[in-house]
Amino acid sequence: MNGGPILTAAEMRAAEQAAFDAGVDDYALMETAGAAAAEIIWRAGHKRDALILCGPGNNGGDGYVIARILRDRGVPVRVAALGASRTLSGQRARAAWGGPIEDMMRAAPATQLVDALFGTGLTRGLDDAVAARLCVLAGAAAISHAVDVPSGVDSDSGAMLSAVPRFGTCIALGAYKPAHLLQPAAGRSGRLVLADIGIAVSSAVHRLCAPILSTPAADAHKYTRGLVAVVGGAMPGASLLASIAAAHSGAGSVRRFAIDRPIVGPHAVVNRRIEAPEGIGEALADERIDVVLVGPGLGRDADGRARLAAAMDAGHALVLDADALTLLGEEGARAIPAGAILTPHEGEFQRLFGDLPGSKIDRALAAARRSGAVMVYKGADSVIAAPDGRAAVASGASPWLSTAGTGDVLAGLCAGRLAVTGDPFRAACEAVWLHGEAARRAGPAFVADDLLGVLPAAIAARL
Ligand SMILES: NC(=O)C1=CN([C@@H]2O[C@H](COP(=O)(O)OP(=O)(O)OC[C@H]3O[C@@H](n4cnc5c(N)ncnc54)[C@H](O)[C@@H]3O)[C@@H](O)[C@H]2O)[C@@H](O)CC1
Ligand SMILES: Nc1ncnc2c1ncn2[C@@H]1O[C@H](COP(=O)(O)OP(=O)(O)O)[C@@H](O)[C@H]1O
Ligand SMILES: [K+]
Repeated sequence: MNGGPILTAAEMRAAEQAAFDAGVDDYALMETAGAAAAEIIWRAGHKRDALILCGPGNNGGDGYVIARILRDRGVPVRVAALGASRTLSGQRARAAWGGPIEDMMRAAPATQLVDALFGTGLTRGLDDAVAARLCVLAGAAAISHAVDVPSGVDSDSGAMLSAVPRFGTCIALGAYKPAHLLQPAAGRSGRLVLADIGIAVSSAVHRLCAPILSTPAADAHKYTRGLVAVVGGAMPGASLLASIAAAHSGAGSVRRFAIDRPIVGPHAVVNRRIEAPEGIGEALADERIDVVLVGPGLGRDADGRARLAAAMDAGHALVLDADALTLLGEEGARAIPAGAILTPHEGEFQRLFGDLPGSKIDRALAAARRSGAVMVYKGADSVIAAPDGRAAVASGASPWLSTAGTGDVLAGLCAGRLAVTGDPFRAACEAVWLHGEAARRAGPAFVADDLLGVLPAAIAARL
């Protein structure tokens, strides 16, 4: 699940400080960072003319190192600065460049643009005129690179503090920062490359990566592979989508308890019509059930509320989605059993937890801690957070996922993977990855149903 640690600016500074304390020279670190970035820029642009924008801090220092290295390789390089260098390393790097330095506000565009204005030290938005000039210069370049983070984004939250152009590539130095993966900042870079700068970094917060799944054991049978019960309500579509996704997730069997009699869907999903909510408790009184999913198609009336209560009282591991989250939000803090997975989108999250401070990662972690449940805080960036402080951030999923019913598919995948693994954080990570991979395979303009057919191929790719 570990696709690389994600560090806040303070954590990154602490990691750099640890390297300095261990004897690494701070200018040597800047040389390493600049060289790593220059290599990536060189591979993309070769000898095309380049304009390097250098700010007053160490991000600007990286820029001067990049400029010198590219010039030494024969690239026609111009440097444009935003004021003087204010750090010792930055001043050294500027002196080592030794070439002319233009005023950024007057510099002409080039085929390649490198933004080394500000990195993790940005404390406020760029002045309007500077941000506008950055947008013009980046827009005029055929190839553009942001060094560490695009200038103008808040590294810790991914918020945009001023206008930020779209860059072809963002070169993350030493570790990912929240802004590389969280919206809206993540959407300002087409490609994200992590450059190794030789310092040790670690964090309980990671970028989500492809899971390693396993084939069922040779002696497996349907009950050893996990039994999922889906408690639906009056609206058939959502709980059907979730049930079929669970059935294609690797789980051994799926039962669906709802009010309708479905006329579509695979026969492998056992459907039982349960009209009175009292019947739900009885249907769930089966020790072989591993996971209960409740929420998709549940309804938000008294009937839905009664079904939710029965599902929560049954004593099985839980996945709570959609209407279940809305009902819980209305009720206030009804205890959520430990080991549950909650899959809120922004609106559901707000209703459940209110306005929590910090980045989306901070909010997901706080909600996980408060509820004792694994959080899958969905959106164009999805954060999976566990009560023990682990988190994984998924970014770059197909925007075609923003269509009705895809959340139901994800909830079914969470339930299925939880039934298979028995580990809520791992299951949530696997489910989010499979969901994104299914969307990638489904291509453009799919509907949620289309994800179901490509799930086996998405799983096959990770065996
Ligand atoms: N210690 C080092 O030598 C290393 C530094 N690195 C680079 O250093 C960056 C962080 O450097 P810094 O901490 O110097 O921070 P920045 O280079 O991001 O800039 C901070 C400076 O800009 C000023 N500032 C902040 N917002 C401003 C605004 N809106 N308008 C005008 N001035 C503003 C600050 O007061 C400070 O002087 C990283 O992003 C990375 O690029 C990395 O290369 C790793 C090694
Ligand atoms: N712009 C986007 N880019 C990538 N994924 C998205 C985007 N918008 C939504 N998603 C994903 O699609 C799913 C939508 O779920 P949800 O909002 O619950 O919809 P529904 O209730 O209609 O099923 C979530 O997994 C979410 O992360
Ligand atoms: K930058």
